Amino acid sequence: MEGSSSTISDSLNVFDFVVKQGNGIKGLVDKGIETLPHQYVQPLEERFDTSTKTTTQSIPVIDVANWDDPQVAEAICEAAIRWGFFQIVNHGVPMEVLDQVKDAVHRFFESPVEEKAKYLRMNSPSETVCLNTSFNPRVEKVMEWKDYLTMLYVDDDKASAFWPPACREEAKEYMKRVKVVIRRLLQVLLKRINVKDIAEETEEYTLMGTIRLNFNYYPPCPNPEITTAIGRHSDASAITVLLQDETGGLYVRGEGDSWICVPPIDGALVINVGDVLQIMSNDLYKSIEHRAVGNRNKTRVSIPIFVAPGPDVLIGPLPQVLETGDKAVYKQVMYSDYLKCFFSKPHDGKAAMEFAKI
Ligand SMILES: O=C(O)CCC(=O)C(=O)O
Ligand SMILES: [Fe+2]
Repeated sequence: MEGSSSTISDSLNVFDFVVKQGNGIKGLVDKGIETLPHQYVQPLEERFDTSTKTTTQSIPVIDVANWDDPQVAEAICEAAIRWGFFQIVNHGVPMEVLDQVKDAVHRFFESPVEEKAKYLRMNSPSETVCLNTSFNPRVEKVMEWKDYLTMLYVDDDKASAFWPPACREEAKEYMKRVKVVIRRLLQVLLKRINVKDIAEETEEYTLMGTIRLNFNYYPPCPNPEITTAIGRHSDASAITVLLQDETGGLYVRGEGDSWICVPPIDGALVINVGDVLQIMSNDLYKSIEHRAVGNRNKTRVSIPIFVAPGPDVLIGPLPQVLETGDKAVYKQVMYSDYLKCFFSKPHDGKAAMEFAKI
C-alpha cells in the first residue's frame, strides 16, 4: 500500500493514468486504492442493488451432448425466444481448454505494464488487437470497472502473428474448439426460421464474418454497489458465447426491473442472442440486456466471443422470416454502421437497436 487511498486518487489524474497511459484499473488496484475514484461512481438510477432487484428465476441449462436430438434443438430455440440467454453443458470443448484460456487471461493482465502497453491502440502491431479499459472511456461520463483485451479473429496465421504471446496459443485453441459449437448453434437457430444451410460461404459471412474474442478482466472493486463492472447492454453480435470463471456477477434482465443471476457452472458456456439475430429474426429471438457487478475481494475474468456479420453485410429481417406475411420491424442497415452507432455512446440498454427500427 502506498499511503491512504484518498491521497492516491487525489494525486493521480485517474483518466490519464488509467486510460491514456494504459495502466487500466489493474494499475489503480496495484497502487493500493481503497475507495472508488469519482469517475466510477454511477448515478443513483443506474446503481444495482443485488439484494432487492434480483429474482429467483433462472435461465435454462441445456445438455447438448446429442446435438442431433430434436428435443435439444427445441430447447435451444425455445430458450432463445423466451429468455435470449441459456447455458450449455456437454458441448464438447474440453475442460482443460476452458481452464487454460481462463489462466491465459490472468497471465496476460498480470504481466508487466510495459509488456501490456505494446497492445494499447497507439502501439499495437495490428488494429485487430487492442488493450482497453471500461467500454469506451472517451464517450462515457462514468467509467466501468473493467479492463479488456479485444482480438479480432481473422485466421490462425494472423492470430499467431499478432495476438500476445502470453495468451495466444490458449486463445487459438479455445477459438478452434468453440467455432464448432458456434456453427451448431447457428444451424439450429436458423433452421427454426427456415434458413437451411449456413455452411454455404455467403451465409457464413453473413453471420460469422466477424468473430471477436474479448478477455474481460475485473479487478477487485472497493465499492461494487455504487459502480458497475459492465453496464446494462445487449450485445451487437448475432450470438455471443461467454465463458465465465467461478466468481459470478453476471445478471440478465427478467420481467420489468428484475434481474436474473447467471450462476457459474463449471464447464458450461453461456450463450446469448445478440441484436443482429433479433433483427434478422424480426423479433422472434430476443437479445436481452445484461450487466455484471464487481467483486470486492477477488478478480473475475470472463471471455466472450462475439459472432457477427461481416462489416459490409446488410442486416435486416431475413426474407424467410417475412414469408409468413409478418411486417418487418427493422429496416436494412449496414452492419458497420450499426457498430458505429453502438460504440458511439456509453452502454445504454438496448438504445442502439433504435437505429435499425423502421
Ligand atoms: O462479464 C460478463 O459476465 C459479461 C460480459 C459482457 O456482457 C460483454 O463483454 O459483452
Ligand atoms: Fe455483453
